[in-house]
Amino acid sequence: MTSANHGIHLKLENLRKSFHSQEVLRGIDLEVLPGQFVAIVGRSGCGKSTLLRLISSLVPPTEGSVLLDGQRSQHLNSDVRMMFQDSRLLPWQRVIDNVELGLIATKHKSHTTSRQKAREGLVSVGLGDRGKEWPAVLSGGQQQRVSLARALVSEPRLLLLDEPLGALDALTRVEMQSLLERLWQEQKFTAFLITHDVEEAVVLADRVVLIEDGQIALDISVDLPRPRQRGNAVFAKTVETLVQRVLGKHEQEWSKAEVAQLETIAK
Ligand SMILES: Nc1ncnc2c1ncn2[C@@H]1O[C@H](COP(=O)(O)OP(=O)(O)OP(=O)(O)O)[C@@H](O)[C@H]1O
Repeated sequence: MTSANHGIHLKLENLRKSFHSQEVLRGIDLEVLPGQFVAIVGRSGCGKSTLLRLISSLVPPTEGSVLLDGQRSQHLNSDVRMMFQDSRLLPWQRVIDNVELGLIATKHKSHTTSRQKAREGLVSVGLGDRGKEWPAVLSGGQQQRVSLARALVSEPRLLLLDEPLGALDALTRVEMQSLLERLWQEQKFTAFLITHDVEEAVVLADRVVLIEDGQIALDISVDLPRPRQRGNAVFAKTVETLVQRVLGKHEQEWSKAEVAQLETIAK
C-alpha cells in the first residue's frame, strides 16, 4: 500500500453551522496545504466533530463553504475517507473482506486486484496473517488497525480522523500513533485529526488548531523533528502550554511574556 499520490488542498471559508437556535461553529476560516497533518483540539462540545462532518459533506453548512482542491464540496468525495473512535467493522465479514470494503466505488473493479490491495493493506498495519479471522476475535487496537487499513486501501487524498485512538490503552495508542505517522509519511495524504489529547496532537501534527466558542482561537505550527520525542524538553513545554490554553486560560488573562513564549515554543 504505497503510493505517490498527493494530499488534497482543503480550504474552509467562513464556515458556520447552527442546530436549531444553537450556533455551534461561528465562521471558521482555515487553509490546509496538501499533505499537511492538522490536529483540532478543544473542549468537549466545542464543535470538533461537527467540523469534520461538514468537511466530509455528511451535514451541510448553514453558511460558508468547504473547498477541496478549490472545488466546492457538497457530496461525499471518493478521495476522502474517515476513521472513528469505534472501528465500525462489519462483524459478519472476515477481516480481509472488511478491508476490501474500502475499495467499493473506487477504480479497483477487479476482485483479484482489490483482494491483493486489501492483503497489502493488512500487511501495512502489521496484520498480514489475520485476514481470514472475524473482527470479534481481534483486540480493540487490532480492530482499529483494520479500520485504518480499510480507510487507506483506496489511497485517499484526505483522511478525516475523529478521535480514532480515543478508546485505546496508553501503550496501544502510542503504537498506533507511530503507525499512523508512518503511513501518512508514505502515502502523503492530507490528515485532519480531531483529538482530546493535546500530547497526541503535538506528536502527530504539523499544526495544532484550537476551537473555542465556535471559532479558531489558536493556530500554531509544531516544527519539532519527527518522530517527536516525548522526553524532549521543548516537546514537553509545548504540550504543557497548550494544555493550559485549552483548559481555558483566555488570552486576555495571559501576560505578554506568556503569549510570546507559546508562540516561540511552537514555531
Ligand atoms: N445533529 C445534531 N443536532 C443537534 N445538535 C447537534 C447535532 N450534532 C451536534 N450537535 C450539537 O453541537 C454541539 C457540538 O457537538 P460536537 O459533537 O461537534 O462537539 P465535539 O467538540 O466534537 O464534542 P466531543 O469532544 O464531546 O466529542 C453540541 O452541543 C451538540 O449537542
